[in-house]
Amino acid sequence: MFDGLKDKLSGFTSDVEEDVDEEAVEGDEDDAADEQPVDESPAEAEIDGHTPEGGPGEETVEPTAEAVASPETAADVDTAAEEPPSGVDTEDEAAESDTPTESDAPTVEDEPEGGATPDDESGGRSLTEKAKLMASGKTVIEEEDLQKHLDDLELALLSSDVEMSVANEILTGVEENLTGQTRRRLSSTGNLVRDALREALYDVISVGQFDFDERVQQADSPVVIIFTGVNGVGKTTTIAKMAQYFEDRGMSTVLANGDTYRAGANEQLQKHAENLGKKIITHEQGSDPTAVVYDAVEYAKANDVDVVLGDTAGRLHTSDDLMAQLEKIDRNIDPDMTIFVDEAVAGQDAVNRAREFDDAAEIDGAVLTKADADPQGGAAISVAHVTGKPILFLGTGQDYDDLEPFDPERIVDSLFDE
Ligand SMILES: Nc1nc2c(ncn2[C@@H]2O[C@H](COP(=O)(O)OP(=O)(O)OP(=O)(O)O)[C@@H](O)[C@H]2O)c(=O)[nH]1
Repeated sequence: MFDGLKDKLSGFTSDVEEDVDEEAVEGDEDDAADEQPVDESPAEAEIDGHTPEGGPGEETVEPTAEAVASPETAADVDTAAEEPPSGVDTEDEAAESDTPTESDAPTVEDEPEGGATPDDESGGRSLTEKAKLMASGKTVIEEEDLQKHLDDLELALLSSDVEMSVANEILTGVEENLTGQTRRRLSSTGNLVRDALREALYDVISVGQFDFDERVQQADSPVVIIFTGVNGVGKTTTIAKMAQYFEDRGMSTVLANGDTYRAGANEQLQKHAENLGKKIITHEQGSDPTAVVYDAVEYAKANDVDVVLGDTAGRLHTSDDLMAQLEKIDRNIDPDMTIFVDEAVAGQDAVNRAREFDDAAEIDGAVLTKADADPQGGAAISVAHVTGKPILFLGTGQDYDDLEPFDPERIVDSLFDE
């Protein structure tokens, strides 16, 4: 599931890491050339941004060439070191922080031949110590380098069918998450980039999330759920899967075939109802879908059934007639939820249809079917952000139990599985 997208995201993080890696190597070479056993003179202290009187609490690391080129000041660097970004392992940070620690302190063996000794009586580091820290992999992700990678990331997202505005939102998120925290040890840069991307993705796909089970529990019985979406995307199968889902949670269901437009729709839902041992309410082709759902609600009330699952005609969403039907169901039945169903594999088309269905007859959430057959993940990434309504479930196969609650955190994690 979403393997193509996963590869592209991993390409982004490794490209950024690689860039940083190269810079660190360059930094090492510069540092080695520069490493002279000298006492800290006032001039050098100035470059460092600190006076020799500076206490340990004000200590920082001498800027690398990159840091000097960077718009960030030494003070910014200190701040970044003191305030780890969210999502970055604080233990790692503590271990890798710029803040002096005992383990950072050089041992006698670490001193270069004829080298300087800690020369700062006030407790600061010598230049040699600072050079060692730099050589150990302190580095900078330059904004202009990042921009190049963000352009690549944008292409990767768009080619995975992520909607344009959603891709932009992700890029802005990544940039914001990395800006101001550009100075890290190399060993943690990979995590930093991954976390920045992970967080930006999470922000767009978790839009509007609510607890589906809780909402069902809180609604008056029978809970009425109406399913909308175009033909052939797996809507009928999803209704059957939902019946199984409720069965697994000890709740009874009745199915209502509100798709009175299409020949064969009754038989199709009937087959699922038989397979699952569920009651189905149908009317003849061409009759009023609201009447079918109404009858199903009456049946549920009379027979103590917990949930009514209503199919609707999957004609083109631009059809006024279809929208009129949905409005009529809304007016007369006032369903507890209207769920839009489309197939993940439809990518941008699914995203556009979700937006249009939501505009025409407000949805509460979406189910994306055939996620098992979708390498791109664009619809899964985009639908919630575009509609402001959450993806509630993913269809992950043709069996009745191939329905997974959509867990944004798990989805994002799976995109970064090693
Ligand atoms: N791989 C896979 N196939 C699915 C999934 N959901 C549905 N399908 C298949 O998609 C095909 C179409 O599903 P239907 O439920 O008939 O689609 P529909 O939206 O009801 O179509 P209409 O009845 O024409 O409106 C069927 O062969 C289903 O088995 C899924 O999550 N994964």
